[in-house]
Amino acid sequence: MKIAPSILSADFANLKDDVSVVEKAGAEYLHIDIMDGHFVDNLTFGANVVKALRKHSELVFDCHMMVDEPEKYITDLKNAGADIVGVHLEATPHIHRVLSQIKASSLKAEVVLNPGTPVMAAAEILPLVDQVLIMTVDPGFGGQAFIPETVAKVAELAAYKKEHGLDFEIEVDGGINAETIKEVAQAGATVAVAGSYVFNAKDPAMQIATLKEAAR
Ligand SMILES: O=C(CO)[C@@H](O)[C@H](O)COP(=O)(O)O
Ligand SMILES: [Fe+2]
Repeated sequence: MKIAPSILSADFANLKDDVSVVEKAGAEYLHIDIMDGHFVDNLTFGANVVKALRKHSELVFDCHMMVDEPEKYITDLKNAGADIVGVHLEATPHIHRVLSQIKASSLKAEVVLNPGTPVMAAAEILPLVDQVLIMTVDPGFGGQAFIPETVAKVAELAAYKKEHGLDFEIEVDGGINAETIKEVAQAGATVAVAGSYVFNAKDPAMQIATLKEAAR
């Protein structure tokens, strides 16, 4: 299972160092939560921070956009050095167009589903995406409790992917720790985001090793 530490729980005054620690620890992705204070009740950062970190890291930059009108930010994210750009199904009436725009920018396209959104709401666009993010908490904040009912959604998506011969990563985000990662790994998730579990600990590298071991 790939591990994607979320910088939402990192030390914003020492981002470069925190990223370096998780990169050396063997994380595959860096998860970057972009929030606009409209789609969710929280504000973080945008393409400027992606650009600043790009100079210091070779990790796959996994940008989770929690914004209204996501189409406005794709070009800036591309120019800043993003690799994967995720758009919430709930954030646009034109999900096919936005995902196509991401792919046309030579970025990997991800669709994100809130806990209250059924997996099959994304069925029509699954052949288009490189990654599906199943939110395991309601988006907006780090440190929330994992919603157990989302495990069945991961399993449903994994079964649909197999049945239809589709090819995408299944990512989970929110409340991931050494216990919950076992449940989502078993259900078929291939990438796990972890924010507070990694960065709110004394030894983030050890936390990543523990997650990887638990997922096995
Ligand atoms: O997208 C989000 C929150 O909306 C996440 O990526 C959080 O950063 C996950 O934090 P933890 O639940 O792992 O603390
Ligand atoms: Fe996220």
